[in-house]
Amino acid sequence: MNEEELFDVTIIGGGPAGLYSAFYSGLREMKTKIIEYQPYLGGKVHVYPEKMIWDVGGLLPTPGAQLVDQLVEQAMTFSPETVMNEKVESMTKNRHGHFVLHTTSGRKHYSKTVITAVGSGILNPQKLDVEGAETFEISNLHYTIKSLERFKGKTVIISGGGNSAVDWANELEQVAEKVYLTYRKGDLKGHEAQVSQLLESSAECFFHSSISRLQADDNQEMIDVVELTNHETGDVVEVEVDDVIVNHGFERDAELLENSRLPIEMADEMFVAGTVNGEASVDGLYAAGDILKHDGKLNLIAGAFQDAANAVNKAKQFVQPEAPAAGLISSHNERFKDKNKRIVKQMMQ
Ligand SMILES: Cc1cc2nc3c(=O)[nH]c(=O)nc-3n(C[C@H](O)[C@H](O)[C@H](O)COP(=O)(O)OP(=O)(O)OC[C@H]3O[C@@H](n4cnc5c(N)ncnc54)[C@H](O)[C@@H]3O)c2cc1C
Repeated sequence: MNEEELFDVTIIGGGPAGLYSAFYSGLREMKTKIIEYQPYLGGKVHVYPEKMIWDVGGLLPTPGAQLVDQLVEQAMTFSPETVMNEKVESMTKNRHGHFVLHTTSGRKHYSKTVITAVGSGILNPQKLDVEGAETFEISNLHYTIKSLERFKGKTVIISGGGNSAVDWANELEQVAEKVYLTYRKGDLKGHEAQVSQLLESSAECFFHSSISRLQADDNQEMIDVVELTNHETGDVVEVEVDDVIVNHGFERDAELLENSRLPIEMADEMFVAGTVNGEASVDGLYAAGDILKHDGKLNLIAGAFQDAANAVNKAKQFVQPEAPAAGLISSHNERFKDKNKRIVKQMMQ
C-alpha cells in the first residue's frame, strides 16, 4: 500500500457513526478509509454486547454484539480501506490543502476530507490495581461481559458500585450460582430500582471493601480466591470464586481534537460544534455521532446514522462540488444493481 495515497474521505473511529459513514461514502462512490484505534470495530457498543437494543428503526430487539456484526458487514459493502490498531493523534493540513492524519505508529494518512466519528474518545477500562491482576486477564478476570451464558452456574464476584456494576450483578444473579459484589463505598450508585433489586436479591454485597489480593489456583492460571479488605474495620475476608468481573469505569482518551493544529470549534470543551449537517469549523472537516453537537442532535445510534449520511453528503460536495447534494435512495440506486441480482437469486433458491 502506498503511504502517500490520497483518499476522498477518511473516517476516524469505527463505532456506529464511523461504520455507517463508511457504508454511505461507498454508496456515494467516494474513495474511503476508516481508522480505528481498537483491534475491533463497533465502538462503545462493545461495552454492552449482551444488552438488547430496541430503538434502532426497523430492528427488532437485537443484542449489541449482533448489531455490531451487522454494522460491520454493512460498512464493508463497498470495501473501504480499513486500518485497525491505529490511533490518530493529531490532524494538520499540508500545502495542497489535504488533511494529514498523524498516528502513534508514525504513519501518516492523507485525505481530501475527514469525518471525525470518535464518540467519547478511546475508552479503556480502568484496570484492577492489584498485584499480578493482568496475568488473569486471559483466564477469569473480566472487564466486560460478552456473554451471560459464560457465567451460568458459576460463583462470580463483581468489583464496582456504579450503574453498570449493579446492572451486571442483577443480570448475573439470574444465571450464576452465586453473585458477590464488593464496593469501596457504602452506597451503590446505580438507578434506585436496580439498587433495590440487587439488595433484595440473593447477591451478597461487601461495602467499604476492595479486592486486596488475588490468589491463584495450583496451576497459577486462574483466580481461585479473592481477598477483600474492609477499609473501615480492617477486616479481611476470603471468597472462593470462579470468575472476577471488574467494573471501575473507563479511562477516556480524547486528545485528538486538542492536539490537532486546526481551528476546530468545540462545544462544552468536549464536542465538535457543528452544523446540523455535521460541518465543523474547518473546511473539509465533518463530524458524526456522539462527538458532534448541534441543535437537532439525537444522542442515539439512530441519530449517529443521520449525522453520518449528512456528513458524507457534505464531504462528497466538498470533493466534487457538482455532485448532487444527497445520495440516491438505495432502492433505486444503481450501486446496488448487481448486488440485488445476487440477493434475489439466493432468495429464489
Ligand atoms: C451502556 C450503554 C448503552 C447504550 N444503549 C443504547 C441504546 O440502547 N440505543 C442507542 O441508540 N444508543 C445506546 N447507547 C449509545 C450508543 O452506544 C452511542 O450513541 C454510539 O455508540 C455512538 O457511536 P459513535 O460512533 O459516535 O461513537 P463510539 O461508539 O464511541 O465509537 C467511537 C470509536 O472511535 C474510536 N476512536 C476514538 N478516538 C480515536 C482516535 N484518536 N483514533 C482512532 N480511533 C479512535 C473509538 O475506539 C471507538 O471505536 C448506549 C451507550 C452505552 C454506554
